[in-house]
Amino acid sequence: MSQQLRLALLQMDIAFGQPEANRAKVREWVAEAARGGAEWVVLPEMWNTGYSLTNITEIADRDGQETIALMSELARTHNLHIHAGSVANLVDGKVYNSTFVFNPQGDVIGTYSKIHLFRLMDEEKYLEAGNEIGLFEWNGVQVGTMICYDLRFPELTRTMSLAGAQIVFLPAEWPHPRLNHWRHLQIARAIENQMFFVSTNRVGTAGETEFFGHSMVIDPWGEVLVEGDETEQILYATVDLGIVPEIRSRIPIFEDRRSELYTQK
Ligand SMILES: NC(=O)CCC(=O)C(=O)O
Repeated sequence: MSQQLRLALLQMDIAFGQPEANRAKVREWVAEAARGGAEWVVLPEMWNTGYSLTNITEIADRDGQETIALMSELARTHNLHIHAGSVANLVDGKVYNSTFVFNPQGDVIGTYSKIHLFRLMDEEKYLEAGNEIGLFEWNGVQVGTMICYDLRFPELTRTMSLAGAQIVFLPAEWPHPRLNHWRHLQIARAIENQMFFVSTNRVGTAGETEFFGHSMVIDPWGEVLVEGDETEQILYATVDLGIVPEIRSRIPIFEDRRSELYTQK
């Protein structure tokens, strides 16, 4: 089976605290990405509400129901996979920052809730952290998924690559002034784990906070296959997961690790 994926990154602005408006926009953008030949569509972080945290319990998606219904329908209609970024997701009275991934039949094939909450944006005051890492299987390939601030924890990506992940998805709301962190951390994670990194970051502003986009697809050699600017746009790139074993054998870091000397925990 082919391991090529034509990706479309939906680098969009997000209407603050307006889930209905954001769902309507995503419906249009997924249709546009399908017209552009996308096989996998990737959304940004918290695209249903943005960081409208003071009323997040009222506007979060209850058990992800609205997200699942919409994304399942769009995946089937357009015959594509959707990595639905993440949404504010109300479960048993607590709000999680949760990812859902869909196949073209509209089934959920992966879920994840952000495990590292970002204090600079008050997440820990309003959101509940997940407690499991995000790994799922696609066509016999392990796929990792994380959310924004999770990128700063190299142990997480290494745990995924050791579990066999060949590609990691990273939806984000990552703002100025940390563009250099965003770019260099992703490129480093891709090189040191010899895997693809696929990120979708929002654009636009929320109060004083300016989100810069620069969504990226990076290959396991660290080459940037596509990178956005700071405007709304759909970015396309085709990745071939078949190159991962070749790059891992060219520089065999997984064979050369000295795990007995590392003291991570
Ligand atoms: N939404 C987030 O997790 C933002 C993370 C971020 O901006 C960072 O610098 O880390």
